[in-house]
Amino acid sequence: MNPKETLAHTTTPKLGVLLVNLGTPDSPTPQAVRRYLAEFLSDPRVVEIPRAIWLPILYGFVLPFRPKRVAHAYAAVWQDGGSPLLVGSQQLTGALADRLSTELGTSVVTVLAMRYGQPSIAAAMDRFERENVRRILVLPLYPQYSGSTTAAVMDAVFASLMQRRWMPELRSIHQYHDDPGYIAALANSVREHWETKGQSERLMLSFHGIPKHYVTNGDPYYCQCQKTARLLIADLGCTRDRVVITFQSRFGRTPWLEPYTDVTLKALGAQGVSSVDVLCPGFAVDCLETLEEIAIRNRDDFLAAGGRELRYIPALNDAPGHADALQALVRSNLVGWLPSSEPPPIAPQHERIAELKRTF
Ligand SMILES: C=CC1=C(C)c2cc3[nH]c(cc4nc(cc5[nH]c(cc1n2)c(C)c5CCC(=O)O)C(CCC(=O)O)=C4C)c(C)c3C=C
Ligand SMILES: [Fe+2]
Ligand SMILES: [Fe+2]
Repeated sequence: MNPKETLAHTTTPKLGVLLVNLGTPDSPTPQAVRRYLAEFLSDPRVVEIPRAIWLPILYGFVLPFRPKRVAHAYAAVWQDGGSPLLVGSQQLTGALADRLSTELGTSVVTVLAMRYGQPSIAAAMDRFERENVRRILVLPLYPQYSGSTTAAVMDAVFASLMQRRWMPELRSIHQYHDDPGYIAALANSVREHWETKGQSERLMLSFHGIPKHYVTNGDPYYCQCQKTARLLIADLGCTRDRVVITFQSRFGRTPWLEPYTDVTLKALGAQGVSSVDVLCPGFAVDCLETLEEIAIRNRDDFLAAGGRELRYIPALNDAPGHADALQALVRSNLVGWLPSSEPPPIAPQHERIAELKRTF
C-alpha cells in the first residue's frame, strides 16, 4: 500500500485561510466576458428566476449582446497584471498572508480564490489538501452578507468538500459589516481623502444593489449596508444631511434596492450640488463597478447634469489599515484553533466604534 503523503503521521496539520472574491474575466474580450457571465449569471443564487425561463433569456438575449459592451468597459480599466478585481484581490491576499505568517509562522496557508472563473475554489482546496491543511477558515471578501454573494461562495466551498474523503474542518466569516477595524479603515480613508483633496458638498456611500424582493424574502444585505453607513457616519462625525446612501450596478428589469446611484447623481447635479465624494464601502477592492461605473460613467453623467466634480475615494484595497483589520478579524475567528486561544484585544482606537456597534 502506498498511502497518500497527507496520511504520514509525522507531518503537522496546518491551518488554511481562504479569501474568496467574485471572479472576473481572464481578458477584456467579448469571448472571455461571455464565458465569465455565462458561469456567473447561471448561478441560481444570483438570478433567482426559474431556470426554464431564465436560461433561454440568458442564452438568447443577454449573452449574444452584453459581452461586447461589457468587454469595452473592462478594457477601459484593465491593468498590466490583469483585471483590477484580480490584481487588487491578489495584493490584499499578499498583505494578509505576510501578516499572518509573521504572527503565526508557516503553520498557516493563506490562499485567494474566485467564486467564478480562476483561480478556482476547487484548486485552492486541492492545494490545502496537498499542504496538509486540516482546518480552513473561509473569508468571502464581502463585508455585507447576501445570498447572491456570500452564500454563493459557501455553496462552492461545500461542493468542493463533497468530493473529498477526509473533509477538513470548516469555519466561515459571513459578514464583517460592523467590524470596528473595517469601519475605522473606511473612516480613515475618507478622512485622508478630505485632508488631501478637501471636502465635497456631499459624501455618497454607494453599495452594490440587489433585487428588492431578495430583501423582502429575508436577505439581510440591505440592513447590513445601512448599519455600515450609520457606523461610518458616526465615526466621521458628519451631519446626516451631507450624506447620501445609494445602490448601484442594477441588472435586469425587476426593481432593485433604491435610491439608485446613477439616478441620484444626476438629480444632485441638476439640483445644483456641485461636488460629491463617492465611497463604495461594500467593495473590498476596486473593480469594474467602482473604476468604470462610478469613476467614469457616473462621473460623466453627474457632470452632464450640472455637477462640477465627482471624486471617487478608492476601495481599501491593500491599504495597511485594511490588511490589519482583516488580520484581526481572522485572528478572532481562529479561537480554539491556535495554541493561544485568546482573541486579540480590541485596539484602543477602535473601542469607540465597538461601543457604537453594541448600541445600534
Ligand atoms: C459587492 C457585492 C456584490 C453584490 C451584492 C452583487 C450582486 C449582484 N451582481 C449582479 C450582476 C453583476 N455584477 C457584476 C459585477 C460585479 N459585482 C460585484 C459585486 C457584487 N455583486 C463585483 C465586485 C463585480 C465586478 C467584477 C469585476 O470583474 O470587476 C456583473 C458583471 C459586469 C456586468 O455585466 O455588468 C454583473 C452582471 C447581480 C445580478 C447581483 C445580485 C443578484
Ligand atoms: Fe454584481
Ligand atoms: Fe455593472
